[in-house]
Amino acid sequence: MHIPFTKMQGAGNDFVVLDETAGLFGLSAAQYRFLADRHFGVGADQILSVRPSPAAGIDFEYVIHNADGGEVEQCGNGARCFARFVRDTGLTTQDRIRVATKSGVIEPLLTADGRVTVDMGAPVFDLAQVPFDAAGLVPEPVGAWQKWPLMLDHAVQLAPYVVAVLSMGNPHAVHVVEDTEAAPVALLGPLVEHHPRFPNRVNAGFMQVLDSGRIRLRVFERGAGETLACGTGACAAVVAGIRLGLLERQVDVYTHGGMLSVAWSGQLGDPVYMTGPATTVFSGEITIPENLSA
Ligand SMILES: N[C@H](CCC[C@H](N)C(=O)O)C(=O)O
Repeated sequence: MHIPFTKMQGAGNDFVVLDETAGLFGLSAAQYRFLADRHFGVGADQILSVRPSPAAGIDFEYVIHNADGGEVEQCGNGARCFARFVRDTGLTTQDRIRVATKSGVIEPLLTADGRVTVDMGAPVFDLAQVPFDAAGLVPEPVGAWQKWPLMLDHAVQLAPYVVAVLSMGNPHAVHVVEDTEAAPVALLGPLVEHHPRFPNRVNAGFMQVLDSGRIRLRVFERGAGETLACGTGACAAVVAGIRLGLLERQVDVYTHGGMLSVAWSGQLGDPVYMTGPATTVFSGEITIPENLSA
């Protein structure tokens, strides 16, 4: 199959964007993995599909696959690139679009300074919806919320790995550290991602609080490994920090790929707003083998 694509990045989180508004390519998980492969394919953290509106009042459908080929509910950095793509390719003339995702409708807005602000919807704290299995665990109360102690299966476990658990449509486990650069992300990230208490796996965030308005963040992403930035991870970290009493309502999130600005009122049910860059890197065409092994 020979298809066109556009390579984009948002704060270094990189994507292959496919325009499927004139018809779906019908790609398999193996073919999504091929596109994401940094040696045999184009290379990306996620593959973003632009599809026709599924309903009145919605402009497009936004479908996301991780580099491992699995479809996921949400991608925040991708949402900004999605909006930039549909505007720049003329698929829309609007600056604000309504986009249907697997986890609900989000609203990216192209701003005058070239960045994109996305209404990412409200965070979800119901553990069953994350999903997170807390059976038998004793939470650590923090104000009106709590954190959860995880035992990670690695040689030396000096203390439980304590996380804040929530969903931005996709699952997040946020761990507060003294220094993100010293955090053993490569060692602990996979153990958290595959922890049995997260039946759908989880994105593992490592958050350092610089002050009440600034954090550093590294995220070992479900299905992609550590990325240079994670948009939903930035939203989850800020929401967790606000609920834990560590952060104010507007926070700058410093990632290896750039800075994202996140705002949340602190009121349950209110949406999270994330602002950041969205850049087109190049466009091209690629032949995808038909008979890739699963
Ligand atoms: N790895 C995530 C999807 C991509 C999220 C990230 N790239 C973002 O910007 O939100 C997951 O499996 O839920």
